[in-house]
Amino acid sequence: MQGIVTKSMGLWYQVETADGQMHNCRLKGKFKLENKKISNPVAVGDKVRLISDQGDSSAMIIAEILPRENYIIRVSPKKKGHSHIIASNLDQAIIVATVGTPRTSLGFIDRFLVTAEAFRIPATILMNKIDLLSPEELDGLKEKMVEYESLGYQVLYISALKPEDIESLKSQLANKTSLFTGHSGVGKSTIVNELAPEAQQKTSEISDFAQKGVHTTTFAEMFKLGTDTYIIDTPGIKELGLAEIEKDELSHYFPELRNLMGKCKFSNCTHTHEPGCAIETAYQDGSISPTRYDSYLSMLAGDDNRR
Ligand SMILES: Nc1nc2c(ncn2[C@@H]2O[C@H](COP(=O)(O)OP(=O)(O)OP(=O)(O)O)[C@@H](O)[C@H]2O)c(=O)[nH]1
Ligand SMILES: [Zn+2]
Repeated sequence: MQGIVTKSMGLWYQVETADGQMHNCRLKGKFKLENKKISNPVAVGDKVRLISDQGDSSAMIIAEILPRENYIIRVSPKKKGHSHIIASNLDQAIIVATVGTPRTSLGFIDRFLVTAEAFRIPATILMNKIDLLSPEELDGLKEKMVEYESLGYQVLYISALKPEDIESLKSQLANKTSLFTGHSGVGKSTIVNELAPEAQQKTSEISDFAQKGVHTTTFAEMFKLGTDTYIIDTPGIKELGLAEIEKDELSHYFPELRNLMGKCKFSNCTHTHEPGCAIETAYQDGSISPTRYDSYLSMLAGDDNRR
C-alpha cells in the first residue's frame, strides 16, 4: 500500500492512503538514512510504501520512501551540522506578502524566489490585505509586480477577509501541493485557517499534546483541500531562509541574469565590477531592474536581508 505523509510527530507519522484513510505509522526498524547529514528521514509530502505491523494490527509501518520530486531543506534547529527537510514533492511555494501591515520588502521576496529557484519549485507571490489599499495604491502595486510576472512568477492579490477571494485562491491551488510561507503578521494563519478550517483545531490539539509532555516538534503539516489538493503550513518557520547557495551559483537563480550570463567577457564574472559584464550593461541600460540587481548584490555580499 502507498500513502503520503501528512504530519510528522517525533517517531510517529500520519500517512494518508489513496482511499482517504489516515494511518499512524512508525518507521521500519532497520530503516537506513541515505544521507547522514539529514536529521529527519521522513518529511511531510513524502510518498511512502506501507506494510502492516505484525505486532500491532492497527498500525502500519513505513517500509520505503519513494523518490522525491523535490524538497525544501533548511539547517536543522536541533542537530548541529545537519539539515532538516521541511517538505517534499511540492508543486508550488507561496510567499504571503503585504505592502503596509507589515511591509514585505522586495528584497525579502527576491530572497524567497531565489530559494524556490534553487529547489526548482515554482513560486507564487500572494499579496494579501489588499482591502487596506486605495484603488490607486493597488494599481501602483500591480504595476510594480508586472516585472515579477514577466520573469515567470505568478502574482495573486487577495484579502483573506473576503470569502470570494478565498474561493478564487482555492481555484489557484486545485490539484497541487502548495507550501505557504511569509513574515509574521502577513495573514498566513488567517489564510490557512480559511482554506482548511481543521487547521485551527489542529493547533489546539498540538498544544494539548505538548502539555502532556509528549515530545512534539511539528515542522510542517499538510491539509487536504480536495482530491490531489494539499496545502502545507510551516508553523515553526515564518520565513523560508536562503538555502545554502554558493556565490558563483547565485546568478543562476535570477532568471533575468541567467539569460545573460554567457554574454559576459569573463567566464568567472561575478557581475559586480568586471569589464565587459553583460549584466552590468543591462543594468545601465535599464533592461534589468535596479531592485533585482540590488537584491543580487546584497545576497552576494551575504547581507542578511530579512526585513
Ligand atoms: N485587513 C486585513 N487584515 C487581515 C487580512 N488577513 C489577515 N489579517 C489580519 O492580520 C493579522 C495577522 O494575521 P495572522 O493570520 O495572524 O498572520 P500570520 O502571518 O499568520 O502571523 P502570525 O500569527 O504571527 O504567524 C490578524 O489580525 C488578521 O486578522 C486581510 O486580508 N485584511
Ligand atoms: Zn558579468
